[in-house]
This record gives sequence, structure tokens and C-alpha cells, in this order.
Amino acid sequence: MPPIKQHFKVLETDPGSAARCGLLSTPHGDVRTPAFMPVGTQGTVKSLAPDTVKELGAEMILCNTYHLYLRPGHGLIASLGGLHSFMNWHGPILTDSGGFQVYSLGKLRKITPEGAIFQSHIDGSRHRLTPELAVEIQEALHSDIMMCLDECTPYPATFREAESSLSLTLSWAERSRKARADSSDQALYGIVQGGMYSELRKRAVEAISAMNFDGYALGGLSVGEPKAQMEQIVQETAPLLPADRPHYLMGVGTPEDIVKAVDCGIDLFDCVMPTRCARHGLLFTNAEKVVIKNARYREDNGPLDSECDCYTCRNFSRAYLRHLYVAGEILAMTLNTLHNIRYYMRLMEQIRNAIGCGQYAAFKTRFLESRLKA
Ligand SMILES: Nc1nc2c(CCc3ccccc3)c3nc[nH]c3cc2c(=O)[nH]1
Ligand SMILES: [Zn+2]
Repeated sequence: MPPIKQHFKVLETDPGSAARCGLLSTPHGDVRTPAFMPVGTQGTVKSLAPDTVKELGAEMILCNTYHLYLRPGHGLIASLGGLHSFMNWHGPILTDSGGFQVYSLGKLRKITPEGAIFQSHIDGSRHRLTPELAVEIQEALHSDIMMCLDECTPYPATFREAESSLSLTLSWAERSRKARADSSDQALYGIVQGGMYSELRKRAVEAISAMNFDGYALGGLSVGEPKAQMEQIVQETAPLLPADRPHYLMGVGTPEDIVKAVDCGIDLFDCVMPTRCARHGLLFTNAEKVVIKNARYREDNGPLDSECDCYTCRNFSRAYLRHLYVAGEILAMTLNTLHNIRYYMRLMEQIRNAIGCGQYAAFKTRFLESRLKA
């Protein structure tokens, strides 16, 4: 069995909560956790240069195996020196295995015990994504953290459907682990499925934990299930994960979701929300969600968010941001995304500080109450 990368250290735990601060060390640098990872699906955090992403405080970003395999191809990226130099991002990168994207993007997809058969959403070409190919692609991209190929159990699913989906994910996890090169300096994380069924989730944690991965992800959530159900699964399952390894909640979430999940011991988050909302003119502030195209901002000469230290809030008025968005200017995408990513980075800084001074429970209560008024 390849050596396990002891690449995570818990630094502080909060007395009144399962929240913890940690340090994730990778070949491309360290990540302070709890951390939010901006999504850079096609090798770019849309509309932002990598230096800007770094200035905003992001330490690790996500890229997509499915997209980069289809275009421009993992072989090309490997021949050009790997994904870090290709996109000029020299910090840590986590890549998803592609299963979720096949499920949500691929056309005419068919799941077989061997792998996921799908047609490219780009040119209709046919492909079969296997656990072995998913590892090969991520090794070619040379991401710092690789994910096993899993089946993201659809929502809703019957117990039997979730059970058979879980057994597929477990067999793929075993094959992913065996496919990893022994000398690899890349970490490999296992993914816990099990639908919305506590019994299956517990079975999944036991089986995946026994495979001794470098970190553990909770998958199969943020797939359209009611918020209360997601929270219940996280509350029940996160405490069962190996405490000395990173816990990654895939695809989550809103600021409220993150604050609640940190309380359960989640260390890593990703979500398309800050970047996608920015491109649709929905901007995050503590006071309210600003829909920038709203006429009420037409003459508003004030900053987007008076509490924010970002370039957008320091240099432009709400009136100007509204003008750019309504006029369809490309700069609107950049300024909006820059602010929303900075909002999430500042939230994670506040979360780490609250844990560091043993005040997380009070921080969470105060934050959630303030959001109710928003
Ligand atoms: N492999 C996998 N990915 C998921 C993602 C994508 C996260 C991602 C990683 C890297 C880049 C982009 C997206 C999910 N997003 C929302 N819910 C999700 C569930 C799963 C899941 O169950 N399995
Ligand atoms: Zn700002």
C-alpha cells in the first residue's frame, strides 16, 4: 500500500464545538483550514487572473478532471508541464474525479460496474471514465489532491437504489486506491456516499475509512435535497470520519451552510455559488444580498459593502457596478467575482479566528441571527 501522506495537522479545537483549525500541507504550499476553495472548472476561476485569486486570500483552488480531459486533454497539459504551469497557479490544486460532472453534464450517460460511459457535451464523442482513467488523468494534471471516482447518488433515491450506488462507489474507491502510483506525491481522498440514509452513510464511512485514504469527502449532497436533510446527514456523518484526516464537504455552500458545517468538523468547502452568483449580479454582503441590477442602486454612490476591503468595494460605487452589469460589460464579471470570492475568504478568516479563540459557538449564533435579518 502506498505511503499515506500525513499532510494534515489539527492545530486548534474549539471547546464548545467540533470545529477545528488545521494546516493542510501539499507539495505546492500550505492551506489553513477551515478553507473555501474557489472553483476553477476549466483551469481558470472564471474572469479572474490567478494572481488576483491569490491576492483575495484563496490558498487552494478546484479544477475539473472531466472538463480538462475533454478539452484541451490531460496528455497535452502533461506535455506542457502539468496544470500548475499551464494555468500559472502555483498553489495547491484539488481535482474532482469527473463522476459528478459526467452525472450532471454528460449526455446519454450509462453507469456500468466498469465505469461511466458518456458522450462529451462538447462534441458528442463517446468516452468511458473508469476509476483507473480518473486517477491517470489527475496524475497527468499533477493536482495536489485527487478524488476517487464515485457515483454521486441521485436525489431522490430509494434505499435500494442508494445501496447499490454505494456498493459501486466502494468498488470504484478500491480500484482508485490500487491505481495510484506508489511513489505519488499526490494525496487521494475517498468519497462517502449513501444518499439520505443514516444506515448507509454509516456503512459507507466504515468501508471508506478502512481503505486508509489521505482525506475524506462527504459526497451526494447539495444535489437538490432539502437543506434540513443535508444538515442532518452532515451532523450525523462528519463526526464518524477519521479525526486526523481532512474532511471535505463537496459542493457546499452558502455562508450559512458553511458556518453550520464547520461546527460539525468540516475542514474544506467548494461551491460554484460565489462565482456563479457574481456572473448573475447577485452579490454577498453581511447586511443583505445585493441584486445589483435593481433600480434602487441607480443613484447609489456608496460602496457595494462598507465592511469589505476588496478592490471593488474600495474603488467603485453600487451605481457604477449596476451600470456595468446592465450594460453587459465584461468588467462587471470581474469586479463582481472579485468581491464575492473576497467575501467568502473573509468569512473563512472570521471562522478560523473564532475557533482560534474558542468562541466558535458564539460566532455561529451571532452570524446565523444576523443572516436571518438579511
Ligand atoms: N465527485 C463528486 N463531486 C461532487 C461535487 C463536485 C465538487 C467539485 C469538485 C471539484 C471541482 C468542481 C466541483 C458536488 N457538487 C455539489 N454536490 C456534489 C457532490 C459530489 C459528489 O458526490 N462526488
Ligand atoms: Zn468587496
